[in-house]
Amino acid sequence: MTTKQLIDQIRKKQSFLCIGLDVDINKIPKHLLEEDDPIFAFNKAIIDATHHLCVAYKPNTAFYEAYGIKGWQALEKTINYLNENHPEIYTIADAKRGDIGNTSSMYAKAFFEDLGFDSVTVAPYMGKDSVEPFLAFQDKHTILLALTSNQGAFDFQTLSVNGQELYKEVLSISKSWKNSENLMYVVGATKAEFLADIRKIIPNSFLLVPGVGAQGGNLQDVCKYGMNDSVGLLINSSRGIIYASQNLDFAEAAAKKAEDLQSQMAVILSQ
Ligand SMILES: O=c1ccn([C@@H]2O[C@H](COP(=O)(O)O)[C@@H](O)[C@H]2O)c(=O)[nH]1
Repeated sequence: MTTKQLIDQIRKKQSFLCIGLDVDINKIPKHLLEEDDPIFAFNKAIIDATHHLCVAYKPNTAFYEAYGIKGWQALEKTINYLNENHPEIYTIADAKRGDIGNTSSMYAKAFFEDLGFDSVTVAPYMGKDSVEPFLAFQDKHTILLALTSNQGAFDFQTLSVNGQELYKEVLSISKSWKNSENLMYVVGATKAEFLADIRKIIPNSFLLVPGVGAQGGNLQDVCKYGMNDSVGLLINSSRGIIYASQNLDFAEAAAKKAEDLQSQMAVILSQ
């Protein structure tokens, strides 16, 4: 999906919500464990109940890799279900990859070509030649970790390098990479106070913002400092939506949580 198509969807749905599909088998309703593929059954029910309220889904691959071949098959079925039934939905493989060039090329092929995701999260730590193989894919986005939502973000990302914080170096330097128009960045919702400065460096880029919901990030603060003329934000919530209920009504409960965020987004977009 192109950036323009994503922006069109945001305007049409009045939503910049991304729902995280982080499926923990111990947290899904017990009756689903009788299904052939409980993880996919859970995702399908969540997608069916929420697709009109969000513009993106973000499965974190850890939650699938943890279940071996069955987990990977559930991931593949989930992305196929989305691409076949909801091609207007933007898809993010939250895999946090990045390696030497030829290995990164294989990661990119796996997520963009084989699985068919629109984007993948990538760690910037190994530098330009580890990221450019992802950027080479047309109409696919590489979402670079900039300032993450966790407390450990302060261990390295805010250290001073060349006179500015490391995450700012990541933002500034990555802008010069080949096909940098295919970059987006991760900034945690828990770091909303940093967004004004971040926007000075990357005014036009899209940001994937996890941390609303279970991690306590605030939607209004993120929008106040992080929104640009094209909205420029994908706000992710995973546990806060998909585990709203662990009973038979789980999908309806997830839809209610998603609707609550979407209606706040519609108000913000109308201002
Ligand atoms: O800085 C980051 C980068 C990625 N994540 C991921 O986003 C979701 C958040 O889940 P919640 O349940 O809404 O807290 C999860 O997949 C993380 O691995 C992040 O939280 N922060």
